[in-house]
Amino acid sequence: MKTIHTQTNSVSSNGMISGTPSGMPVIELTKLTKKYGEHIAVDRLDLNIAKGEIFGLLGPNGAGKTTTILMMLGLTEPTDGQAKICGHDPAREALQVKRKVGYLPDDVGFYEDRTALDNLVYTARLNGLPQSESTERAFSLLERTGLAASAGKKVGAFSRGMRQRLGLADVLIKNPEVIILDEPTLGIDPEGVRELLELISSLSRDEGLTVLLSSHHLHQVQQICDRVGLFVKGRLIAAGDIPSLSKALNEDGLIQIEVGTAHWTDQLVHRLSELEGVQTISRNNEILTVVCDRDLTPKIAEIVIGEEAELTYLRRKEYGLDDIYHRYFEREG
Ligand SMILES: Nc1ncnc2c1ncn2[C@@H]1O[C@H](COP(=O)(O)OP(=O)(O)OP(=O)(O)O)[C@@H](O)[C@H]1O
Repeated sequence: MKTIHTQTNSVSSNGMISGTPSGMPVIELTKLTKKYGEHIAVDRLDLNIAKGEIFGLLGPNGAGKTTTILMMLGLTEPTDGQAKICGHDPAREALQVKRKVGYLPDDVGFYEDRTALDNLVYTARLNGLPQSESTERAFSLLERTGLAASAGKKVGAFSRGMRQRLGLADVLIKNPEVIILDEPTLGIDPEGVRELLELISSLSRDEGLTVLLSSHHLHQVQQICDRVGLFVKGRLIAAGDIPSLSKALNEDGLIQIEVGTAHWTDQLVHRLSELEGVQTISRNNEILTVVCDRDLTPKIAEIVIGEEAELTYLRRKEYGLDDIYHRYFEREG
């Protein structure tokens, strides 16, 4: 995961992590709400994202991710609350927002029978860049996105991964401060995903770009996002970096310690179960999981070694994004 640079996390009494960035927010959503008739698609969403952050918006189908993005882009009006993007209200200053925000939908429309270069130059011209600068910028972005060798190829012949990289170049041509990516890795092979994520990450790192990424792919999001927000039924049920979200899940105070040895004996398991603070012990092949109400790692190690069992590993379990996602959803009922 990328180093987190500009945020503080606080856990409130209900275990919700606010994850408020300490830098000046580039994206500020305040009680943002969208109703379709009686249906509340986005419910009083409060979220700040700082300059240079990569924020992952995670949630199942119908959670309200796209509706939130559309409100941020000024493409649909909030029923209540407010969005501020780079200081502008998209509901009233859509043009100013459009200048500063690049949006990459899950499938970008290009002129299929024109080359990658032509497509980019066309977008640059639409954004008011003069011809010479448009060509120069298009070439430089093709280089940056690893497509220089395909500049003269027709986009119709591009693979899905190449199209998404060209999509990124297309979004970047107007030099945005924020980019919003909706499922950018959908349908791309693993190597392509790795390259695309690395590119997004380096753009944020090198150019201070703020990135909002909507996705279902937990592992990918975990790799590059500074913070994630878990969205369900229009509500942000938690937001923060992975360690903070993981810590908040441990609010019951229970800790899981995994112990691996090649030779488990009943005597060893019995001695561990007698340690003060151990709640349960379960065994899966060579791995024993000890659930305890305090960190018993040193004592467990001492007992295993004392019993002359060969200790292969000992680890206090941290939750990954997958566990976090499912546990938060469970908690929400
Ligand atoms: N134009 C619309 N009219 C009525 N209801 C809508 C409209 N757009 C979205 N909705 C509803 O609002 C809710 C949120 O939809 P949204 O598309 O924002 O979810 P999502 O998280 O982006 O889902 P997905 O991952 O499937 O894209 C859903 O229940 C959806 O049916």
